Amino acid sequence: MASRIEDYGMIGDCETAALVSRMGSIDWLCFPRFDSPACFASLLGTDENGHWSITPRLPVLDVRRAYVEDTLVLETEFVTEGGRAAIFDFMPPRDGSSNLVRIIEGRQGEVEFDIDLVMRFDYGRSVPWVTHDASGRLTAVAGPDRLTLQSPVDLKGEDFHSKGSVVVSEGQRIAFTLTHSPSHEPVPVAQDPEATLQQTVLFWQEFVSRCPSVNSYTETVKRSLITLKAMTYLPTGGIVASVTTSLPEALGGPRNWDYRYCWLRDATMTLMAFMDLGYLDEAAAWREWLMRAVAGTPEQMQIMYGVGGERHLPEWEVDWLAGYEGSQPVRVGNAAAGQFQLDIYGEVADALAQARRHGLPPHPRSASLAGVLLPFLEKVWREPDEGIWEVRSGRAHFTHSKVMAWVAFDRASRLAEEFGGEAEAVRRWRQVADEIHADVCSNGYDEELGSFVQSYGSKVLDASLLQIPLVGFLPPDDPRVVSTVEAIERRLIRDGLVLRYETEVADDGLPSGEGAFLVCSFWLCDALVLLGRYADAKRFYEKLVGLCNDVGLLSEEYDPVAGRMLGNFPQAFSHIGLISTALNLARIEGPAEERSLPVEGP
Ligand SMILES: OC[C@H]1O[C@H](O[C@H]2O[C@H](CO)[C@@H](O)[C@H](O)[C@H]2O)[C@H](O)[C@@H](O)[C@@H]1O
Repeated sequence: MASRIEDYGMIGDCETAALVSRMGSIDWLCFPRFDSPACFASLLGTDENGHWSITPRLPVLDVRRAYVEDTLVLETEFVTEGGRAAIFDFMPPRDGSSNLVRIIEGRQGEVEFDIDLVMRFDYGRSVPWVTHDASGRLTAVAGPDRLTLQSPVDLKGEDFHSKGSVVVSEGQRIAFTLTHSPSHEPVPVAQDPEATLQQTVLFWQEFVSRCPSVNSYTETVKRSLITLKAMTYLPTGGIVASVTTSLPEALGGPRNWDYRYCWLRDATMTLMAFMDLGYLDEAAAWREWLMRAVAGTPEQMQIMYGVGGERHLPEWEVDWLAGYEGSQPVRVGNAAAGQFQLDIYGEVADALAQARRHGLPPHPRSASLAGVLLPFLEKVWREPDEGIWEVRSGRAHFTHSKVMAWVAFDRASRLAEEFGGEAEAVRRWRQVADEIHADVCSNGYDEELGSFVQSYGSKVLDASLLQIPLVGFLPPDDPRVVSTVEAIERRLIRDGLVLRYETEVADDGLPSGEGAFLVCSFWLCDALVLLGRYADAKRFYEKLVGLCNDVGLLSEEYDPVAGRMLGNFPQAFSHIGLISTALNLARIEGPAEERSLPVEGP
C-alpha cells in the first residue's frame, strides 16, 4: 500500500528517479527514462503493481531519514528492539548501465530484514519471467525490459514475488544492485556497489560545492538545487516538471496529471533558479535542448515536449491502476501538449535574456528563433488561450497570458538595445509591448474589485497576477499592484496558503476543489518583498519551508487542513519557489528585483 506523499524520499541518476518510503519500500520507478513505463507502480495501485521493500521484521520503534550531506543518497535508519540498522538508497550516475543500489548497514545489535521484490513492467501490469542463477543473480524479463538483481541474499519465488530475509549485525554491510537493460542485449557487467556509492557521493558533492551562501537559507536552497538537478535529463538538458504522474491535487478526485515532461514554463523557471545560483552549464544545456525542441515553424511550437524533445505525448488512462488512495484516473501523457498558452513566449524570452545577462554567449540560433517567434506572437497575442493553468474549459483572454506576451516584446526590445541590435527591432518590439500594456491595463483591471482579474471581463482573482510586479509589468508601488496583492491576500489565502484561483468560482473544466498550489505562496512572498513588507514575507517563507518533509522535499500542492501534501512529488515549481524567494529574502542577486527592471509605465 502506498504511503503518504510526504513519507517518500527521492533518489535518481539525472535520467530517471525512484520514490522510497519511510518504511524502506521503493514504490515508484520508471526505467530507463523519467517517462518510461514504471516497473514499480504500487504508489498508484497496490503492492501487486510492483515495489521493492526491505523492512525490519520486528516492529519499528523509530525511523530517522536524511540525505548523506549534500547528496541524493538517502539514508534511512531503523531502530527495533534488537538493534539499529540503516539502508543507503541511491542511483549512481550512469556509466553505460542504469542501476539502483541499496546497502544495508548494521549499526548496533542485530536487525532482521524482510525483502519483498515485486517486478511489474508496463506500469504495474506485466509479470516477468524470473530466473535465478547459481551466482545469486536474479533476472526478470518481459518484452523489451530486463531487470537484473545482484543479491547476496537468496530470494525465493512465491506468488510472483521474490522473497527472502537477512539478519544484519553491527558493522556488517549487505549490498543489492538492481540493473535495467534492454532484454535483447547482454546483461551488463555488475558494478561494485561500494565503489558506486563513493562515486555517487562525489558527483553530488561536487555539484553542490558550487552553490553560494544564501544566508540562513543555504541548506534549504542546496536541497532544492539537488532536487532540481535530479529532474534534469542529463543526456539532453531537458527538465521535467516532476518525476511522478497522477499524484492527486485532491484526494479521490480526477485532477491527476502526468508531469514527467518538459514544460517550457516550468523549465525556464528552473533555469532562472540555476542561473541565479551561478549554475550556467545547466542553463547552456537547457538552451541547447530548447533550440532542438522548438526547431521548425513557430505555429508548431508546443508548450511542452518529452525530455528528448518528443512532440507526441498522447494522454491515456491506465485503467488497471487503482490510483493513489483511489484517485482516478491515472494518466500517462498530457493533453496540455496540444494547448495554446501565450505565456510560454514570455517565459522563454525572459530566460534567454537572463542567460545573456548572466554571461552566456549568444546562441547561434537565438536571433533566428526570435526572428520568427516574435512576428508570430505579434499576430496571435490578441487570441484567447488556455493560460498558465492549462484549463480544460476552453480558451479565454487570460490577463497573465497577455502580461507574459508583453514580457516577450519587452525583453526582445531591451536585449536588442543592450546588445547592439538593430534600432528598428528596438522600436518595433517596444511598440508592440506598449500596445499589449495598454490592452491589459484597460481590459484586465477591474475598478470595482480594485484588482487585476483572471481574464478580461471576469470577476475572478488569480495568483498568477502576482507576476505583474515580479516581471516588471508595473512597478510594485503602483496602486493597482498594491490593491491586487491585497485582494489576493484577502480572497485567495485559505488556511494560511495561497490558492491559484477559487475552483468553486472559476470553471476550469474539472470538478471544484484542490489543495493550495505552493508556488503561488512563494510568488506572494516575492511580491511582499517588492512591496517592502519584508517581515511578512519572511514569516510566510518560514512557514512554507516548514511544510517540506523531513528530507526537504515539497510536492505541488498542500492541504493545510489535513496537513498533507498533494499533487506530483517532488515538484520543480515548488523547489524553484524555495530557491528564488530565499534569494530575494537574502538579497543576493534577488531575482524578483532583477526581473522587474524599471519600466516606463502604462
Ligand atoms: O489544472 C489542469 C492542468 O493541470 C496540470 O498543469 C499544471 O502543471 C503544469 C506542470 O507543472 C504547470 O505548468 C501548469 O501551470 C499547471 O496548471 C496538467 O499538466 C494539465 O494537463 C492540466 O490541464
